[in-house]
Amino acid sequence: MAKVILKELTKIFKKGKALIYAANKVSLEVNDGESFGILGPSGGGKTTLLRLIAGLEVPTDGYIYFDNVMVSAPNKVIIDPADRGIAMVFQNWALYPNMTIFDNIAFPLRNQKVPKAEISKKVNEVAEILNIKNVLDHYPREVSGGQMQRAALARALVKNPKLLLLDEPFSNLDAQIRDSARALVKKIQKELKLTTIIVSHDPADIFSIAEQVGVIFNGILVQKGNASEIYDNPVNVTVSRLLGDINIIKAEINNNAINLGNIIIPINNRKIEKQVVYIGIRPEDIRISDSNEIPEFVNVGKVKVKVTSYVAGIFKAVVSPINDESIEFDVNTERHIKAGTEMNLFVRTNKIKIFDEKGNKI
Ligand SMILES: Nc1ncnc2c1ncn2[C@@H]1O[C@H](COP(=O)(O)OP(=O)(O)OP(=O)(O)O)[C@@H](O)[C@H]1O
Repeated sequence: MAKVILKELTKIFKKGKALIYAANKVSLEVNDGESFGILGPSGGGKTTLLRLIAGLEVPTDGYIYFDNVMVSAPNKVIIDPADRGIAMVFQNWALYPNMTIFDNIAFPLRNQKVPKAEISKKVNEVAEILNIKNVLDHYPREVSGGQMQRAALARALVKNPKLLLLDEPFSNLDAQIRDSARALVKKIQKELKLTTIIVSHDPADIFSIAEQVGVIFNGILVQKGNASEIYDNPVNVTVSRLLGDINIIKAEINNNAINLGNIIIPINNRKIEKQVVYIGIRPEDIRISDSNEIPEFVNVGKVKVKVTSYVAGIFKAVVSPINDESIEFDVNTERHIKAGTEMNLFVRTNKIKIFDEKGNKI
């Protein structure tokens, strides 16, 4: 397995006269056996970064090391993709339809001219790990969707890669099998202690696979850290939104509290001067209730329910402070609540994110 180090890695593409920084001085380390997730919006530079690591793109500047070996340098791919010991899985996990599952998995080994007996041994080993030994003589059309993914993963793993690179691997799967595919990849990654880098725009992919996370925008790595650290402490409003649903509301800090009409949210021990800010509250950190107390939550005042809806099995409501309808919070509720109902608003005050007027974390 390999440790991967990127040092000030830069890739500039030319589009007419414009220069596009698809990677802009990206530095990071992925430890041996670790799973690292790169989250970013479309066009953020995720695929370019993976292609640089794979040796499929030449850096404009900066360096890549696998363990202590330099594999790419400015304008140079020192070690070819085929010699890097990597396996890549892309969005489409497609198998060759006219080959059996065995032949699909054996394909990369046959390409490497591995002796027949060894191919058979390796295919059987990896099929055992992935629990598809009983379908090795089947064709892809004769196996289930889940077995197909296992076979595709087996094909990636059969070469004993030092590094597994996953590019949006779950985005083309049905919602039903997406979760099991994520769980499978995580299990294999952990069991084999396989250094893995996954890129995706979907935080669910990243959080299910990665221990460490980097967030990339316009080729710049704007934040890195462990998954829960980043979720809880995003560096700015844009990152907070990329990581999941969040209420972002303009507010004023006054007397050590966030003031939103009649809603007063204490900011605990945080010392912030009187100023205009944006606050961020995730759906799991906000509730409405008839009662006066919810454990771990603080009652911050009365709100009026404006609209309710039912989306993907969850009741939702938009609520406003009773004296200011221009302010709105999205909250999840346990049941349908009639518009116009007044209720208490509760928040987990220690989970509130506070950003300055430019949207940067305070
Ligand atoms: N070969 C290329 N020539 C010119 N520009 C490119 C090339 N490859 C990528 N780009 C540009 O570099 C930027 C980053 O692209 P990249 O594909 O790495 O982003 P991404 O985060 O993977 O996006 P997506 O999720 O949409 O695939 C984009 O602006 C893209 O248009």
